[in-house]
Amino acid sequence: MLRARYPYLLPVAGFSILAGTAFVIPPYFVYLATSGVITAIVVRALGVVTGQAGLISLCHMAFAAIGAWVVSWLGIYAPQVPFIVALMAGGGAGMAAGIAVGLPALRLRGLNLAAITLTFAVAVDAILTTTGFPGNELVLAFHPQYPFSDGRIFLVFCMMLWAGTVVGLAVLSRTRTGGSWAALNYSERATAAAGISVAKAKLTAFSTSAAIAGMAGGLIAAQLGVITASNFSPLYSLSVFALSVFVGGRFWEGAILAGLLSVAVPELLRLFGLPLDLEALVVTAGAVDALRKGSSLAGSFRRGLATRAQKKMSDISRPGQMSREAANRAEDAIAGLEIDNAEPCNKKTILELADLTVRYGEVIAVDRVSLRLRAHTVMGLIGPNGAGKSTIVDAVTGFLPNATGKIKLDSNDIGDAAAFRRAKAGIRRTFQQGRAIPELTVGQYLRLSADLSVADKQIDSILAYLECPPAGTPIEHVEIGLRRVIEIGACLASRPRVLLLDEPAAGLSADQSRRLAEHIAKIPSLFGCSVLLVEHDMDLVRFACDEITVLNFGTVIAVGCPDEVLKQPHVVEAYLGGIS
Ligand SMILES: Nc1ncnc2c1ncn2[C@@H]1O[C@H](COP(=O)(O)OP(=O)(O)OP(=O)(O)O)[C@@H](O)[C@H]1O
Repeated sequence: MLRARYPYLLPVAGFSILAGTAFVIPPYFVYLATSGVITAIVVRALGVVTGQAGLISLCHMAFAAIGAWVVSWLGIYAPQVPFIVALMAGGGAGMAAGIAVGLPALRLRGLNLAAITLTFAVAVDAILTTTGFPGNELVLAFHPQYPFSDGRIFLVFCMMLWAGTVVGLAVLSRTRTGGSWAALNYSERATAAAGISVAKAKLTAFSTSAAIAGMAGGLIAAQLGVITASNFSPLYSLSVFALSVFVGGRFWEGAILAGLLSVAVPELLRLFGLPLDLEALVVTAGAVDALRKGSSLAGSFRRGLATRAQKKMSDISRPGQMSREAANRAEDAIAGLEIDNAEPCNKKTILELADLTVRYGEVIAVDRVSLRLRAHTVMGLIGPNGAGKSTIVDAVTGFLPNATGKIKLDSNDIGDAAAFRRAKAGIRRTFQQGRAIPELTVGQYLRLSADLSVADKQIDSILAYLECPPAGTPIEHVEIGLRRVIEIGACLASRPRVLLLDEPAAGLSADQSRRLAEHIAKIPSLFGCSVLLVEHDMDLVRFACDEITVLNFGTVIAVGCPDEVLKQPHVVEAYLGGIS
């Protein structure tokens, strides 16, 4: 009861008790606790890149080193600069380095990105080993001004920064920027299709993370007084990466565990007279185990809690999709949205393809295809497997830069625009393999895709219309078929001009598929956009489409209204295998 009324009471009380212990524990423990908290900050920062955005960074201690250099330089040569300002400058320097490293990451992933970031760590180490840190040449130690010179107060300050980092990142994770990291982690193609710049998502992840690491480096400089390159060596970057993978640096509890392990394991090894190098072995074994299981310690812990909560919920009421009655009511609500859905009397062409051609080496997947999608219509794009339907969707949405021919939206040639720009211009799509981001709730996912201020009411109306689960449902709890309908909702939330649906009924029951057909048929009148529908379910196509285009071997073999076209002998022969 108390917890529900004052949700911040428990964390604030816990933090205050922990901060209070800083004033009663022996000085050596104060030192250890400070080291642990700083490690927790670095690991949480790294969790943004590795955990949230799904990228690799093997140079986070280099970002910390750059921050430490700036803070110690200001502390020694400009002591009048307040320590907090110096820390912010250290964070800024880390951020600049993060952007510099993030730029090559725009085109790289996996092993190549690992190599680039490790090379950066080695380069920074080589420079700092040669030049040293400020004050090294004069054997000057850096001491921050009072009150930060008091170890106990400094520990509390570090704890406050840790709490600020956790809260700040939690808030950021709920914004479009944080959502773009989750999208990036899940699929670069889905990120671009949602109108999000993949480059921006990568750069914001690297720069945010590096800024926090740079600030943490400043804390290390203030704690140690005298620092050398060995405090930030590439090996240290590697071990922080392994630690983050092991514990789950993207989660606050994972980062706390990292801080605890980083001080407790060496202390225990020392106690038992064992070599300190064993720490690296323990962390590496943990990281390998986490990679094998596909889940970190904190990740497994959270999954366990979520499964228990889900079980409890389904005992009370099974979460599912909304009712058909709700869908009917939602139509009225959508009609109340400010959407320009007035049907143009001449049904002008909204999307035009002229001589679109796509080759994969020797294979001509799409061969000089021309078609016109008129405003306020649903056009089916059908054909046998391998006919080139998905290739056309990929080409129109900007995922095939080698496509030739013209692609025009509202008479404007968009053939050279990047995928995310086409999405922003109003061309939205779903994928044959579902791309709804499991880490988000249904509502967060719609909001991320919308890229405009969408009221909760609008999100709820769209979800109700498509008979999807309510906005608060985590996508990972939604069955696979319905996730694909949620993707349609996300596209509609962005108020597209053209919606391309690639086999949206795959994974749905016959009843769900029939209802989806009804919903798709009404999309033009309710949302004011046109639909290009790729589908093998002929009942759905017949019901939802105003006209269809039939492809075979990459070329158009028929265009017209469904009942007429599906009767044509060459269409039956090519595609339907005798079923008409
Ligand atoms: N990445 C690729 N590399 C080489 N060939 C490809 C690639 N993607 C598609 N193709 C080929 O291009 C042709 C068209 O494929 P596409 O996936 O567009 O067909 P489709 O009509 O969507 O089929 P389906 O109904 O099975 O999804 C096929 O011959 C396919 O093998």
